[in-house]
Amino acid sequence: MATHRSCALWSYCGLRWLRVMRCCPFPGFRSSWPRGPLGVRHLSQEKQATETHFGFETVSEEEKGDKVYHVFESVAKKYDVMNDMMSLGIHRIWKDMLVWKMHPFPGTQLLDVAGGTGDIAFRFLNYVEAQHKGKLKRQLRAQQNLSWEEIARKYQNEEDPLGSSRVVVCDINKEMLKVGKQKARAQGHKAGLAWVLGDAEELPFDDDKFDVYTIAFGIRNVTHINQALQEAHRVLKPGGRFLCLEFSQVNNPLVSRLYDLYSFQVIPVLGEVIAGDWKSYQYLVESIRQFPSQEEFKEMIQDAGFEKVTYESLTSGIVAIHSGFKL
Ligand SMILES: COc1cc(O)cc(C/C=C(\C)CC/C=C(\C)CC/C=C(\C)CC/C=C(\C)CC/C=C(\C)CC/C=C(\C)CC/C=C(\C)CC/C=C(\C)CC/C=C(\C)CCC=C(C)C)c1O
Ligand SMILES: C[S@@+](CC[C@H](N)C(=O)[O-])C[C@H]1O[C@@H](n2cnc3c(N)ncnc32)[C@H](O)[C@@H]1O
Repeated sequence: MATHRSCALWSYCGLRWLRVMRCCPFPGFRSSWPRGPLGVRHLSQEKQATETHFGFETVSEEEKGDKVYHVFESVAKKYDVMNDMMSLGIHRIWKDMLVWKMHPFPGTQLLDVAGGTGDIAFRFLNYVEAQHKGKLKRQLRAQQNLSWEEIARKYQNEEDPLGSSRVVVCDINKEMLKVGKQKARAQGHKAGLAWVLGDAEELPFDDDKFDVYTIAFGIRNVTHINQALQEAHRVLKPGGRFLCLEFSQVNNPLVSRLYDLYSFQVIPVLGEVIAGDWKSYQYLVESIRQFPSQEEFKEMIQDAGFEKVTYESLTSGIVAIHSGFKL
């Protein structure tokens, strides 16, 4: 009994000491210590507790996932209004350009990963619907001597205005998907759209399933970008296309100065005023600075097995669209 008590006492003292050391003012000492649930260093955890970035903060990989989840849970309701305010609507043009670049064909099966509140999916649906209508019009124009009844019947028989195109929005965050579903109802999107809760690093889909994989402003938030790229490659059909819209590296020194000023001095303030959330918007601007440059990201996409990898910088490189094919 006495032995047990003294062992417990020694363990307690050990734990206290380790906790005190965790509060040590030398940052290098603290951050290099992998911690268990009690804040105690476990040698066996050294491998598991790999560190990564959450903005400019160094955190464990596990912590990063939780923090990213919390950011988007917190901003979900104000997400769309914030994007319009912060970018003065420019994000809409960037998203349009992604879908124009995709130029989907009738029947395209799209997977939009980190699809959030559905901006890419809705653009895709509008695009394929407009394409399909245009095609029908051209067909009718080409046919001579059609009666009014025949024309009306052609329109009425159009059971699938999407020409069998479909989009699956996949996101890890329930709150973002919830807002997305409400937007879909408000915009009248019903057919051809599915919402799936899932992680970009471990997609809940079979191999070779989709024609196009998109990820817009999402990959920057993923803990293991390489793993997400490999998953993109896996779920695409041979011949399928990977398209990524993401913040990138500004290539004009003057724009770069103004951009930095705007990002660090204005964005978090807007985040606080509009969404009551300074920290999430500080994370946004910091995470942008941590993301690889156009060339570095191109290499990562190639390393995941994609071919014919190209990119296009938009707005002086504030964002870039990367494209690759699974051949
Ligand atoms: C939590 O995580 C997130 C939360 C989100 O809501 C969104 C995301 C993901 C992001 C998107 C879906 C995209 C939409 C969001 C953004 C574009 C916000 C991020 C924006 C930036 C990091 C900066 C880039 C901003 C723009 C391109 C918008 C254009 C802005 C202006 C023209 C400046 C507006 C000027 C004022 C408001 C006046 C006050 C400004 C100052 C006192 C600072 C000084 C600044 C200037 C004099 C001008 C600033 C100039 C530039 C920014 C350069 C722009 C250059 C060109 C347009 C060529 C998410 O992950
Ligand atoms: C900035 S939003 C982009 C939303 C949308 N694509 C757009 O362009 O507006 C980033 C999204 O990535 C999602 N996300 C973050 N990590 C993810 C992961 N590992 N797997 C899937 N989605 C993730 C977030 O939940 C959030 O909805």
